[in-house]
Amino acid sequence: MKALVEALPDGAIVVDPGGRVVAVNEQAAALCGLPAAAMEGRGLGELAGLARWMPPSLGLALEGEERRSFIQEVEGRRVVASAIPLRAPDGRRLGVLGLLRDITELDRLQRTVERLQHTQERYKDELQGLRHSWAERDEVVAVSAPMRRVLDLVERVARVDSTVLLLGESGSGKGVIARLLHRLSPRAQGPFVKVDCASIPESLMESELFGYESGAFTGARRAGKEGLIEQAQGGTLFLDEIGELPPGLQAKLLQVIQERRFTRVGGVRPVEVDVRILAGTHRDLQEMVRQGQFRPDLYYRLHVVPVTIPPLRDRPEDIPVLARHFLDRFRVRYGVERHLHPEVVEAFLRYSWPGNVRELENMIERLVVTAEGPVIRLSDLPPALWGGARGAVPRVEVHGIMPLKEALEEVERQLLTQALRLYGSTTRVGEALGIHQSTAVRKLQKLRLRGAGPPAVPAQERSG
Ligand SMILES: Nc1ncnc2c1ncn2[C@@H]1O[C@H](COP(=O)(O)OP(=O)(O)OP(=O)(O)O)[C@@H](O)[C@H]1O
Repeated sequence: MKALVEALPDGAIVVDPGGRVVAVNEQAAALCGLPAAAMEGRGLGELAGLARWMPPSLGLALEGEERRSFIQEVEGRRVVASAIPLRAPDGRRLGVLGLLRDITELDRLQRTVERLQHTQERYKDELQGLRHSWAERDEVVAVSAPMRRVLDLVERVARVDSTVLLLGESGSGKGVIARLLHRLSPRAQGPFVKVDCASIPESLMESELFGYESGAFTGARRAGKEGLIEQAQGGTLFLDEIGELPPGLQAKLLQVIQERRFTRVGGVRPVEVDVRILAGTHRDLQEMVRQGQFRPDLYYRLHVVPVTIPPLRDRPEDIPVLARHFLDRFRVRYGVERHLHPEVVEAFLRYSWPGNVRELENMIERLVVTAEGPVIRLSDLPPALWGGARGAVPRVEVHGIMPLKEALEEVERQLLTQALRLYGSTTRVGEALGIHQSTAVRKLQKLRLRGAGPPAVPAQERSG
């Protein structure tokens, strides 16, 4: 019996029918807190007073017929204590075999596995979401000759590490082309970091871009923080709206481009970086250089390979293809059936798309969501596009940088004048501009008084 219990991997205790311990191995003795020799020959009742713990299943199994099992905490360990009544072939009671299995590690592993399985599920979901959004973002739709030329150039410059300046109106696809450049480059496995210089407040821009050392300023993290440039290490950094970079940072960026190194805010140690720099802007950087708003040396460094993305109105062949591309995307996303009526595509072709591809994308999403039936018709379009359907494509624009108040007045003047010319009635002007008809009348009359030249308001429509 002794040899048998010693050979078992788990703790084991054998008790005779009278409740006396016959044999116990080291593992079981350790759990009970007594030497094996001190336990053998003693009764369960006596041991209950001497031992740190005794498995309760032993006594129960001794009295009953069935195997009993409990899970118990013993000195911080989780133990499964089972007791199996032993019988001779003639039915005589031989006692009880107690088996003690320490499942602390097993339990911990099981919990770890469960946690990992949960994390894995979450990552799987996230990955699927990312793949989905990447697939959505990645495809560059371009059939027009000017865009095919852009793609040819992109393919050629992607392979080398030169700085590329992406020029184009807002929403024309500079971000999409920047991402394509990264994907086609040898750095594709590295990170792609986009920084929108226009959306970061000037006071935060330096620390966001270049990071900071510990204690660089009040509120700085103790450990310091790496900036966006460092986050692009080994990959591509796309600085969108580069024209908004303040002069002090223009000098610092020049150093990054020339020497591939910089210092964090509050630091002295130079940080070496291996990044490819792409920059984007909708502004005339050369004009900014002339006006002293942009450093000429940085301009020339950025201007190594300029890539101009034409506005959507200059490449109408792309409009129907892009429209269908976005329609497919939003149909799937919203789980609805939608088609574009040919007259809608015609209206799209006549419209000037001042917000470029982004405006078309937003328009399609809005139409997919708001259209009442499966076919999107002309009547589903906003009034600005009905005008397009009649042939006249009004453009509203201001030239250059001017005081905001003047620019707003100019935009208002153009909107009112052109809308009146297009629709011929102040009711429709009001609808198109989202204002009350009486407001449209008042504003138009005010413009006429100022000699700003809108056509006369039809007499029958004049109101207070
Ligand atoms: N050729 C294209 N194919 C598919 N989608 C495009 C294309 N061009 C632009 N888009 C989509 O249009 C939207 C605007 O594009 P993007 O952000 O690249 O423009 P941008 O010129 O960088 O604008 P901004 O300067 O205002 O940031 C994005 O959602 C983009 O996915």
